[in-house]
Amino acid sequence: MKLQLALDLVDIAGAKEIVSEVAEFIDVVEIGTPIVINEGLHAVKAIKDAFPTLTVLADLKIMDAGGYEVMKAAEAGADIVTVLGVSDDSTIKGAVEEAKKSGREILVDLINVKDIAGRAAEVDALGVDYVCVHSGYDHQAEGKNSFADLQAIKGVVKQAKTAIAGGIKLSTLPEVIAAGPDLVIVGGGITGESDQRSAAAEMKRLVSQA
Ligand SMILES: O=C([C@H](O)CO)[C@H](O)[C@H](O)COP(=O)(O)O
Repeated sequence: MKLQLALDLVDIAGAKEIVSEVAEFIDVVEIGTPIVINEGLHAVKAIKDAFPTLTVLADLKIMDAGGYEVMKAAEAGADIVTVLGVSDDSTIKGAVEEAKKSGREILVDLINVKDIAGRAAEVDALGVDYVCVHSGYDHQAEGKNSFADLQAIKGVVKQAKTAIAGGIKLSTLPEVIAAGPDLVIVGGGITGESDQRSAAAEMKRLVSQA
């Protein structure tokens, strides 16, 4: 089981500062959608250049033109690129095909998908590398989480790795770990802590034991 740090509400300088603090405890660093909106793919390049041994995920949440957008993210140095599960199969196929050319990976984010298990099985069959359940900020504000969704996809995803994101904190991590995802994605549960290093270290300890 691996730990991904999601960086959302910082700029490039702030992202570098946090990663410097916690790099030894994380497996993947995510350049979150808000950073990409504010800074563009330069943010992906800046973090990959600064931390070349870390796996970098670009959270582009691609919805169309999968092949082209994955190509641009890969050029910037992304190792993993996100595509939305609600997009058309052709978009996901294009993304997978492009990623394979350069040894990159595709994570399909099932945010806002209604038939979670059904779509998880479909995107798994399209050859994606990760299938991720995700309660976004707006759902988190309504008190929702994706723990049940994780159980649902664990039963149907046969090829891909499974991932979960959305509001995971140290207090809820044991419940997440018990469901057995391959990748746990944490943003505010680390970045929102006064001692980010300790939070990341403790999360890494729990995730590594699983
Ligand atoms: O993808 C995310 C969200 O949609 C904003 O772009 C976050 O990176 C993801 O939810 C993880 O962050 P936390 O919910 O703060 O753990």
